[in-house]
Amino acid sequence: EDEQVKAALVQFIEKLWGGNAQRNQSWGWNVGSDPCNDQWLGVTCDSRSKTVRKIVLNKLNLAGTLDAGSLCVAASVSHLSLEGNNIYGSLPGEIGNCTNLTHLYLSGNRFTGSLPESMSRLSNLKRIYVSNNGFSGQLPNLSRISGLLSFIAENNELSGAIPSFDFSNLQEFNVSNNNFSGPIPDVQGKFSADSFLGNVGLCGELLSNACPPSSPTPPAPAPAPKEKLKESSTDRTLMYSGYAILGLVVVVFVAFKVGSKMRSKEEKLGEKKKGRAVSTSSDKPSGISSDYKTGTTRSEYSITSAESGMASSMLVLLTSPVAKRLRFEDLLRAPAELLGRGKHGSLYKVILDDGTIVVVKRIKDWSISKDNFKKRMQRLDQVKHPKVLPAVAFYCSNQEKLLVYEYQQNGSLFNLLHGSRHGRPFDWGSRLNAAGSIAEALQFMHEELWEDGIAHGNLKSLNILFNNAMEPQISEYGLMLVDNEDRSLLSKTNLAGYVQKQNSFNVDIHSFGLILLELLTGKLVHSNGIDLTNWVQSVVREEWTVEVFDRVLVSEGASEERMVNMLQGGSSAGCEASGAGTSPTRGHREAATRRGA
Ligand SMILES: Nc1ncnc2c1ncn2[C@@H]1O[C@H](COP(=O)(O)OP(=O)(O)OP(=O)(O)O)[C@@H](O)[C@H]1O
Repeated sequence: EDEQVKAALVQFIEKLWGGNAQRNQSWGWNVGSDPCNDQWLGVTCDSRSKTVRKIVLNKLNLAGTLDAGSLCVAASVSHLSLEGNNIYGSLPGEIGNCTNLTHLYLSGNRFTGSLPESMSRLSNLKRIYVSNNGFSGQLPNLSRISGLLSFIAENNELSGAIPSFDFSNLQEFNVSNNNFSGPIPDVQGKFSADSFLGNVGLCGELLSNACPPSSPTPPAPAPAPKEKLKESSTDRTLMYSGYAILGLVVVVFVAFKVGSKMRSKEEKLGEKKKGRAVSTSSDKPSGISSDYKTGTTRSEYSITSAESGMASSMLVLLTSPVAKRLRFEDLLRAPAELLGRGKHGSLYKVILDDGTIVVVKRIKDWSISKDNFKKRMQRLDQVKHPKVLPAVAFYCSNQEKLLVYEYQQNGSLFNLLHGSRHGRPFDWGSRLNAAGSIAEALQFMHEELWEDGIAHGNLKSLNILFNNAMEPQISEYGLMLVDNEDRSLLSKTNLAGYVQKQNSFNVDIHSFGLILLELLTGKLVHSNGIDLTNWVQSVVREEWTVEVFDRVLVSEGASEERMVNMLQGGSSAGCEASGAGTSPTRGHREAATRRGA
């Protein structure tokens, strides 16, 4: 390399070292040697031109700043990787001078400030990884980079609208856990909601969260060409007659349509009177949300007309004091809004006539008999814990299984952890309280329902809701049998001698462990193909334990010792689940939940 480049690179590394310049002299980076011939640590050179091509300095405890001005003097650098360090400060605008850069990996540092607009000039960029930093502000217009394959930026503070990247070209994309807002651009079916979760301001079909209709701005009237102003009166007469004829055609067409609609309604009524059962579409409930939005007050669940007469008697009211006189017709009539379409069904928010707000969970594909479903719900109703949200009512027919719960307006643990961070911070004390409450409630339910073999089956932060007093409540207890995915999870973790009943309880404990890890790290359980447990384990193995904790907790001054204890609880809950073997005793299970708490 030429002298000027060497001097610039030495300056670059010294800035990265921060205060550790002396300690790192063994890396070989000094002006008296050559990066290519003397193999500076982390440097790869082009074998022909003998110029620096790659700089890879991952996980080396670099705790300084990035001097892009010096770096880019080495114009040949195409690959910069500084992941998993402690680099702080901004990514300087001079990065735009590294015009040969194709790969930029900066994830897992303490960068702040915005991503500079000059990045949009880096037209050779293929992969950008900037996740797990404190980057904020709007994104530069990276959509100008036509060959971009990856943009990974989760867990930052980035905001504003998501620019329309060339999604047809992108292979990887993740902006979850930021503060982005506005509509999700058309991802051309290539990415799922996971890539966008944790941005409360975002809306769009992917998140089952319709965007507010944008007020259409009326097109500005085109300036009238001079000749038009001089239209003759004959022209005007012709024009008005045209409009009149067109109007007449429209009126006749509408009258015809209305007439035929009324006729078909009368025919349908006639058929009904004759007692013929007519099935409504089983997809009908999705219409509820649009009814809600257009202000229509009628909504329909998919029951056959043969059942509809009996529907009221088939809605079983439980002992909850909420909506004591609820009838199935009330649910049908009330305006409803689709809150989510999950793996196990859809959830609607329904406002009843008396103003009570409930949610209706419409369970999908659960091959449980009507009788067993009824028994299960009634048994669950007998087991009450203040931190477990009871169902208000249920409905069960051959076509439908519906559960009614009271609406909890303070949202879920998932929202608190991964939603906008503008609101009240979710501090260490509140997180400990949530962890303790969940452990206590889960232990109680497991003890009470052990004989019946009813575990939660789907415990996750989305199912921990906060009531008016901001106390956590486990919701949807016992609504799911452990599904195949979870079973394979257990067999992967060497669970010998499969016993379904015990497994269901073990899956809950494993899920509880994951919630503890989520509380500690503030990170999503699955993000961009990375599993939270594996990530935590790998960071702890590298003895970087403090790196796993949510930055909010660290800056709040939460006790590191207590966080480490809880981390061990979280990991051991997962291990208890997988290592419990063929026959976990009740004591065994209690120990697991207590240790977690
Ligand atoms: N009783 C409730 N009050 C308020 N919000 C609720 C209530 N129950 C669920 N929610 C919220 O509604 C959203 C959708 O819930 P839903 O149960 O459909 O999601 P899910 O748990 O991902 O689904 P699934 O269990 O089918 O995978 C979630 O954000 C959840 O936190």
